[in-house]
Amino acid sequence: MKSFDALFAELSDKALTRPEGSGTVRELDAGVHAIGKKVVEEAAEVWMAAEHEGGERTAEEISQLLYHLQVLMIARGLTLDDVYAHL
Ligand SMILES: N=c1c2ncn([C@@H]3O[C@H](COP(=O)(O)OP(=O)(O)OP(=O)(O)O)[C@@H](O)[C@H]3O)c2ncn1[C@@H]1O[C@H](COP(=O)(O)O)[C@@H](O)[C@H]1O
Repeated sequence: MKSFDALFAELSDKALTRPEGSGTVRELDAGVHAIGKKVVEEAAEVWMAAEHEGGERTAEEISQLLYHLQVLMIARGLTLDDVYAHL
């Protein structure tokens, strides 16, 4: 199990070190437009799971949405503090 902050640190490191086989690196290379489409797709899957599936499935979809949001933040050069400042 990992926290939101720990995942962000891991993904930020992957963006810098660009390890072979990283899906995050692949997604960053695809660019903001492609990442944005994943965010929208995952958000829809969260909605559908929440409305029609169980809690476990919904939690899984939410984790994927959080992941793609973090990739989008890194692609735009945003930090966690940039976002937390608005909470
Ligand atoms: N938490 C995640 C995570 N959540 C979602 N995803 C990606 O999002 C996809 C899920 O999207 P879909 O439901 O659309 O599944 P899919 O249709 O099979 O995916 P696509 O064909 O659209 O790529 C997965 O296949 C992963 O590519 C994630 N990819 C990575 N992580 C974590 O990110 C870290 C770094 O990962 P790498 O960069 O791959 O090393 C690791 O700790 C991983 O656990």
